[in-house]
Amino acid sequence: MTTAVHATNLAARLESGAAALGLALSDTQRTQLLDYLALVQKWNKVYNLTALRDAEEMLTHHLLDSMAVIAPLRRQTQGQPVRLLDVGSGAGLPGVVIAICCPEIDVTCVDTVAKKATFIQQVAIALKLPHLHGVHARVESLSGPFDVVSSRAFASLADFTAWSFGALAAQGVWMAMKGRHPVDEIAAVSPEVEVFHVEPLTVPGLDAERCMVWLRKKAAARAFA
Ligand SMILES: C[S@@+](CC[C@H](N)C(=O)[O-])C[C@H]1O[C@@H](n2cnc3c(N)ncnc32)[C@H](O)[C@@H]1O
Repeated sequence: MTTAVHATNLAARLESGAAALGLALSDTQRTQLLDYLALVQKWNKVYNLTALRDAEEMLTHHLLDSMAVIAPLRRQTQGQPVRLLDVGSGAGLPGVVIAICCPEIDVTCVDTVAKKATFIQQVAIALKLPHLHGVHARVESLSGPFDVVSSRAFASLADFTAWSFGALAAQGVWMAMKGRHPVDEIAAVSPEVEVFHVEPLTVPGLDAERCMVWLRKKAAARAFA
């Protein structure tokens, strides 16, 4: 059960985590992030959304971990209104967190498991996020075009980019959240795809290696996209 003291701790840790990541969140966004955490906890009992059960752990391993991509993503999109597809989103990570922190980004979370897509639709209604969508499908069936295609704990870089190739706009970018710099995975991506940046990420309170791999279609592939 979430007690008042517990809720205050979570709010304080979210606040200091956001500050460490250089994110200026409004009161509404902070409330939405904590409400999202509460929804994941509540629905986890019936929907089995994540292996983590403890709210404090979810805050660090899921919320702050996903919030670590916000500043790099904003640098990439330059704050423009773009369409983002989060592939294999599960409970909505990082898709829901992006939708909360970046209201200018239209976020579609796709998952092959119907109850996970339904959960995202419920989150969009409960948290009043009209630019957040849950889609029940295999990513291979989507055509987009999306400006950014993200994933976290999803698949190898080769499979992620191959399966979502048709959904990414010709000038779009893939954003893959990874642990350690995935040298072998990078070597295995298709010749039509290029890695243009690997960015180390620091997650407040998490003593683990994290990085984000940015990829795009090579010029020849873009011409036929
Ligand atoms: C390990 S979970 C990761 C969930 C979330 N991104 C996270 O970081 O917690 C991978 C998710 O990918 C979904 N998935 C697997 N293959 C897929 C496909 N081809 N298209 C869309 N979703 C897929 C699974 O149902 C699962 O929810």
